[in-house]
Amino acid sequence: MIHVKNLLKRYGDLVALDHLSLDIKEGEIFGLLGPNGSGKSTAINCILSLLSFDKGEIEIFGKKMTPDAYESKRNIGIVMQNVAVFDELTVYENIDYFCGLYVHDKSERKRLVEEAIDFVELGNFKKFHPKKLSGGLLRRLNIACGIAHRPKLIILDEPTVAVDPQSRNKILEGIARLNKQGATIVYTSHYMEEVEQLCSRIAILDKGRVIASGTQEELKAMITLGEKITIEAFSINEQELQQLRELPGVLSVQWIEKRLVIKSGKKAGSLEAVLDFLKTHEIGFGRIYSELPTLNDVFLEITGKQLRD
Ligand SMILES: Nc1ncnc2c1ncn2[C@@H]1O[C@H](COP(=O)(O)OP(=O)(O)OP(=O)(O)O)[C@@H](O)[C@H]1O
Repeated sequence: MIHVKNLLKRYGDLVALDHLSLDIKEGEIFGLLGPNGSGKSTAINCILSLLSFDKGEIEIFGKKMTPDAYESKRNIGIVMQNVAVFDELTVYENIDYFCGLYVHDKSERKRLVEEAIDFVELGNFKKFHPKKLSGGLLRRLNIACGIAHRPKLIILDEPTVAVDPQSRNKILEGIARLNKQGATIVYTSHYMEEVEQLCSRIAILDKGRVIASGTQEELKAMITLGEKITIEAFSINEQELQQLRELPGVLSVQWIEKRLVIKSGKKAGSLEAVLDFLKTHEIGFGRIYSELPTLNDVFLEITGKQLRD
């Protein structure tokens, strides 16, 4: 669906995209995950020919993408980070306007607009003007405007920023449904939870470069971390901490605010050894929980930084 090779984009001296390459296949929900400023919007805008770039190749639907590739554009739905609707038009009129850019048959358009309204559940707000909508409803209107013409490829740039949890869930469910109905989705976000929930394949971006890509399982298999164990312990001395660090499979041990945070490697089975150690050394403890690696752990291990700092 999308082929990007060695994309280089500079804003003056700043390299925003540093030889970025991506291949997005038909039918997938592809996540572009990266912290603020990592180049997600720049990548999307270059892919859509809304921004010029310095070097590289971009193909969509197997054809070179250019500003006048109208046939390709007809089959693309875009939902931008900033809500882009007309304040003068009602909810219905806005969706009708954007759908009308691609669909000229009136009765066909009416059906598509109604479907889009049902899809984002704005049926009770058809006659509202955008200024009267809450942030979450406005985002849903923005999405309806981008998808009403039933595009094969839908690109959403951080569509849930500043949205309440209920609307966010509705948006994520809606995107999954669009994909089930056949659309290929490209979804950018700096929320790893969303990308984990939604995307079948993911590229992690940092400083304009793809630092890792693959399915969640593939990404998590790239790092050494297998398990993070947190134990609410009453007290522990430096010597005991050191002994814990020397247990087989343990990668690191931190003692933070009466919590032991133990990171261990894959298939290390460290939990049992740690519990044995605490019992033998008569170290009292309360709650214990174990977590599998997240995409933030992948980002942290590769870049040394948190995804959201
Ligand atoms: N028009 C511009 N002129 C100069 N620098 C820009 C411009 N647009 C973006 N940048 C810079 O390019 C880099 C990439 O920005 P971009 O907006 O693509 O990142 P992003 O991952 O989409 O971030 P965010 O999540 O905050 O939208 C950042 O350092 C940003 O400050």
